[in-house]
Amino acid sequence: MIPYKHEPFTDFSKEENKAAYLEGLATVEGYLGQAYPLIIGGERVTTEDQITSYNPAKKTEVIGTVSKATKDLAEKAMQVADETFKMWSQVEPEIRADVLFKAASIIRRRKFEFSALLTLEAGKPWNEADADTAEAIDFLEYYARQMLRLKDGQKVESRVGEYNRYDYIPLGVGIVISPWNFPFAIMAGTTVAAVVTGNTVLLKPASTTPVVAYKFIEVLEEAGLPAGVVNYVPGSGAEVGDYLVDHPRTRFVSFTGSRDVGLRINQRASVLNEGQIWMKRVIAEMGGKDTIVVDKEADLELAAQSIVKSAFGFSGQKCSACSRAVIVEDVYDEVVERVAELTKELTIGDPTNPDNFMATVIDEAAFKKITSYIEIGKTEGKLLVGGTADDSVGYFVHPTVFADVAPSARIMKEEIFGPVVAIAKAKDFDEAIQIANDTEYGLTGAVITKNRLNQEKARKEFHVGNLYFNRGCTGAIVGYQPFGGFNMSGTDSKAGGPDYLQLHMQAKTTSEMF
Ligand SMILES: NC(=O)c1ccc[n+]([C@@H]2O[C@H](COP(=O)([O-])OP(=O)(O)OC[C@H]3O[C@@H](n4cnc5c(N)ncnc54)[C@H](O)[C@@H]3O)[C@@H](O)[C@H]2O)c1
Ligand SMILES: N[C@@H](CCC=O)C(=O)O
Repeated sequence: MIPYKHEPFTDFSKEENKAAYLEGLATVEGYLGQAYPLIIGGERVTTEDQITSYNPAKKTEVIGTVSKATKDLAEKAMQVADETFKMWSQVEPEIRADVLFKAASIIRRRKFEFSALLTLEAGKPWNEADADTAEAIDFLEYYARQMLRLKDGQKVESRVGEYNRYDYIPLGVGIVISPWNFPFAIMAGTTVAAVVTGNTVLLKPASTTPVVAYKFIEVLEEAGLPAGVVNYVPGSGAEVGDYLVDHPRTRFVSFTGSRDVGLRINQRASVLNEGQIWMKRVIAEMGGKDTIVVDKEADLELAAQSIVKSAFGFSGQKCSACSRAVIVEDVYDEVVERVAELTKELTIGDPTNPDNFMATVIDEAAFKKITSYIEIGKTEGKLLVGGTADDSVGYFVHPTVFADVAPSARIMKEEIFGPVVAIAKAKDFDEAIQIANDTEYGLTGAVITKNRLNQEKARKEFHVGNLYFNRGCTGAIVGYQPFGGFNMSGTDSKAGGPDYLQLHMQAKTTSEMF
């Protein structure tokens, strides 16, 4: 087995890659509008009630319709997953890992098709879609190798006449609930982490991006995953989500999404239901209010570039996005001016056109939420760029910069999840770190500085799960920058890290005398 290395990003300046992407788009356009069933124990189940997935950049274009699980179907899927666990939990870890390796190579072969689907279903510009697909491949490759590392447990000591072992065994049925903003990588990563560790899964993808999840289940089937190990049950969060989270046979929930839904799941999962004989585990990766701090001794061009790219990449719809910049007063005006200039240069439009840096936000609800925050921002800061939006064809919100915002302002505190950045001034570096920490979240952050002592101070005092120096605050890579945050950003599970798989297993000690 070759050592793990992350999947390279595609160079779209090369004509052959451009052509491959266009071919991917043509493939996806060939299957737009199809209907997708639920998958329970390998069986295709079609329901009358359907979820419709639309293209956010052409809001009437249907990507596909997907059957919608009811409580009865969710119950059926739970029974199948529970039964299948008896078999899958006994399958050798090497065989489970092989399914992931094979799935990775199938996706690699269909890489441009998957990225094109992300462009159409989630509104991802080419490079963002390519990164999402690459990350899905990375999760498969990385977790397969991690499982092979953990398959014989960890070394413990034994005394003379004694043989002690410390092994990991799977937990049971896991409910995987995924978000729409990394509809491939996070959906696939959270699913396969549960699967490779010997658990069975009920996957409830986000309702705005269910088609890519269906296509992924087909890949797992092609890779040899037995029926019933992953069951595809899209549905209403409130109805099916609550039912499955509450279910006494649910052993764990792996959730990625907003703070409020994460807290609700955590609370409900803590309730003991009739027939339940365990405490459910909850892995919850939630929102962020992420900050780039700019010191006075810093590469100011790098600072401005980092702010703009981290704030507006994929329209700011990343939990890691830079939604706040805190700049030390000595260099404040210069950096703010450059951020405004760079933002004005950004190109916005349909994501199928590779010349567009930015496209839409995901749907009407997001459009309304973000534009209402822009109105709030107008009362809280100085609007430098943007502040406009257009939903006549798709959900376009223009990149928006507010300067001179007070640290206590709502746009400095609340997750907007759109292309809006608030900039605040700090009198010195210490105050900048203080402002950055003044949030209930703690996901990502970046510091742009040439001052080594300030950098080390931030390393200790900037309280975020992923802290970056002299770069932007998005774009963690599986196996290189394990990802997850503190406080209201979740349980800090560190997806793509060396401890992640253990969250899906329990350790068993055996001690034999001879
Ligand atoms: N920390 C991370 O790693 C990370 C990664 C991506 C996104 N996010 C966060 O996700 C949010 C954006 O994603 P979103 O809008 O899809 O989040 P969301 O919380 O609205 O939805 C996430 C998932 O939860 C489901 N859901 C909704 N209500 C539910 C309920 N009552 N029970 C069970 N499931 C329910 C949704 O259908 C969806 O599948 C942002 O806050 C972002 O910061 C965090
Ligand atoms: N892991 C991604 C963010 C995932 C959440 O949206 C990043 O590092 O930018």
